[in-house]
Amino acid sequence: MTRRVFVAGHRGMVGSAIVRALRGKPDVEVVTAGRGEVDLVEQAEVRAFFRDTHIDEVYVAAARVGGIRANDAFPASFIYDNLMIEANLIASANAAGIDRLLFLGSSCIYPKFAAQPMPEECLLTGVLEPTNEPYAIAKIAGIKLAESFNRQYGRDYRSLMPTNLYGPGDNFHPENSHVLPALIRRFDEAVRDGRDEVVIWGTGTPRREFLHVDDLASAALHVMSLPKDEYRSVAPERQSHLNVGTGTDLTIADLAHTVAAVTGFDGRLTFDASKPDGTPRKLLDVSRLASLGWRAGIGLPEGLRSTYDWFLANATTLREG
Ligand SMILES: NC(=O)C1=CN([C@@H]2O[C@H](COP(=O)(O)OP(=O)(O)OC[C@H]3O[C@@H](n4cnc5c(N)ncnc54)[C@H](OP(=O)(O)O)[C@@H]3O)[C@@H](O)[C@H]2O)C=CC1
Ligand SMILES: C[C@H]1O[C@H](OP(=O)(O)OP(=O)(O)OC[C@H]2O[C@@H](n3cnc4c(=O)[nH]c(N)nc43)[C@H](O)[C@@H]2O)[C@@H](O)[C@@H](O)C1=O
Repeated sequence: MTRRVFVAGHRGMVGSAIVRALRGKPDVEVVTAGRGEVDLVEQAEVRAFFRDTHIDEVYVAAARVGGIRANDAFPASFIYDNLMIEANLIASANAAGIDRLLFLGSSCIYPKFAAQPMPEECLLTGVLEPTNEPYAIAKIAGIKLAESFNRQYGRDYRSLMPTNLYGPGDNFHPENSHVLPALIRRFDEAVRDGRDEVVIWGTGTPRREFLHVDDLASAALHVMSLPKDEYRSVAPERQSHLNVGTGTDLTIADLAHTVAAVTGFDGRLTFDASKPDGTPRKLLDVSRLASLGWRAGIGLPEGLRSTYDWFLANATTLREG
């Protein structure tokens, strides 16, 4: 029987990767609605959409997303939009009788100084990184919303916490994006302009883990394909989220040198320590998802190369979000 699967945020990097993965499934009919049709911050619009559209399953890939600067510059938008989007989607799915939903959070939900690698159970054990605390609080609320609807209404809502993502469809804005797309753009422009110096924000010492978005999409579909008992065996009722990442990280300085090599930049790298470093390290413990039979398949060198190729092919029509 065909399942009608609603991918919220289908024009984003993650949503479009999930749509690509679902389109290969013969028993799935993908349902989408752009911001012009349903503004997910508006409760009445979301309620009406779920009331009028037959949906069997939901992927919550819509969110207000950005890098360290955007999070710090627009805290009200990051907490408000994300709380509203996830609350509207989860409550409306429940009201429409939908049993299956996947919520996407982020590795920034964990304490700033958590032991590494960070297991799922370190949630709510310490203070958060100040640059993204509002976003992290909203994402923690999303996990607890899903858990609470499971407990009160017997739903099967699941949650994945991805590490830093990258890939086709990323936001390459010079200031508001995440580090990997920002550096691709900055190094590429330096090569084109014949400049011999590129400035990297912060000290270069923070460590980050990078997962290709097609791996994330594959993990999302894998998690949703598991029988409820199997999922719950590693993600119990009151700790129902699962980490997803590669299990390896590198320093921002090493990432910058790698991006320089991929883009053909052979000049000087300097570090602007007046810019925030953010969390010193956030490597995920991915053993729970591994025990359910999923591992990342796309290595950083390969993923970076193909993302740069995508950037070159799409440079004239990039999003400026
Ligand atoms: N990128 C990353 O490194 C990481 C992302 N994640 C999570 O993955 C998910 C997707 O992120 P990503 O794909 O990178 O983000 P994008 O910014 O690429 O995509 C977000 C999508 O959400 C949609 N959206 C936002 N607000 C609204 C609204 N009010 N109404 C309707 N649609 C809306 C956007 O629509 P429009 O196209 O109209 O703007 C866009 O399609 C998020 O939950 C994020 O927290 C987790 C960890 C890391
Ligand atoms: C996914 C994740 O993303 C954010 O957290 P973050 O990991 O700190 O994200 P980031 O990619 O922006 O930075 C990573 C590191 O890289 C350094 N850095 C160097 N040069 C540039 C640069 O040019 N741009 C950016 N953005 N960072 C740079 C930067 O100073 C920092 O040390 C949160 O939104 C959080 O909420 C979240 O979920």
